[in-house]
Amino acid sequence: MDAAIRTRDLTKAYPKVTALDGLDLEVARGEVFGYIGPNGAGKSTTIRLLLDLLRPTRGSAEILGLDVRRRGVDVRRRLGYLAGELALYEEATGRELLTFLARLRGGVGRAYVAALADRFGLPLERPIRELSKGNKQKVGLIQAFMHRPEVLILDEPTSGLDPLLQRTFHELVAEVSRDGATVLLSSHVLSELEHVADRVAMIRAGRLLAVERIEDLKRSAPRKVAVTFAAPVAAEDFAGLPGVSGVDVRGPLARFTVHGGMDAVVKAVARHEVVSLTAQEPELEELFLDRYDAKGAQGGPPGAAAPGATSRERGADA
Ligand SMILES: Nc1ncnc2c1ncn2[C@@H]1O[C@H](COP(=O)(O)OP(=O)(O)OP(=O)(O)O)[C@@H](O)[C@H]1O
Repeated sequence: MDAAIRTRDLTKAYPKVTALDGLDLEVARGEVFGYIGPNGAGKSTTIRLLLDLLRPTRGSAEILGLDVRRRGVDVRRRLGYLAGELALYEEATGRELLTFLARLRGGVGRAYVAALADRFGLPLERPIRELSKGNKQKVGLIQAFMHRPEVLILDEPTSGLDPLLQRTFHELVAEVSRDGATVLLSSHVLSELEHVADRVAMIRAGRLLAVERIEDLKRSAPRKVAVTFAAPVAAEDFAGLPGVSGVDVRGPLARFTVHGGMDAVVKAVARHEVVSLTAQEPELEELFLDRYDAKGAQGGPPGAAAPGATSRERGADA
């Protein structure tokens, strides 16, 4: 794989907790890659290690083929970064801060900054200290995108944004990805990544559980089907079909769950007169949580096992 981001055995251990435990990850160039996990899973730790803001206990990370520790300066030039806990210079206005950062970085078009601010509806002339959380987040996003970086690393990018602005953000991600940029974005909610990411990595208690294509997840997810027929049907009409389970027939109403392709089901249904049919979209969130529970129960890394060991892990740091 022509990787934009690659980690090998990347590990960060604190005295009481292994925040990240032997992470091997590859993100392809041009890919939009989601990184999900519950509070305290190790997402921010991974991102800080990639940014060389933290020193790994062992292992290494490369961005665009450059070791992040030895070639940090070269990496940063080609990178856009949004921190999970945004710290902005509060006294400046949005315009002043963005202009300052643009000068530091070089190669930033004023028109592009203005266009981004306009798109997100950011009031550029107000001091940052007067801005709402969402508006501060917009400043953070704009500074990450404004130099058209080859790689974007965004920690909880939609935090504080309303649904409309989340969509604006997703559109922007899709655009830069079409132009060849690689985007890694973390979240603790899958639904947020569903419409924007190509693949998603799941992490829990510092360990990588799985990397999946969103499409494959959707395809493999069970669908709940409910059909109302014009006349009563028999459970046997559906019970033996490939991938069908949980058949429940009451008179003309049939419900069941389908794993995999729907072809056999559609053909069996079509033998009767159909009044209505619904096939509930798979709940990806549930699917992921099932896997978390299954794998999490097998034991996490020492000192990082049960969610809730610290207030951070309980998500009490909101
Ligand atoms: N400086 C530190 N010293 C000790 N433990 C730390 C330190 N920083 C993070 N941790 C612990 O490492 C684990 C991973 O934290 P991290 O911030 O990477 O999680 P996260 O997935 O980003 O969570 P959230 O969604 O809550 O931001 C947590 O158990 C956290 O308490």
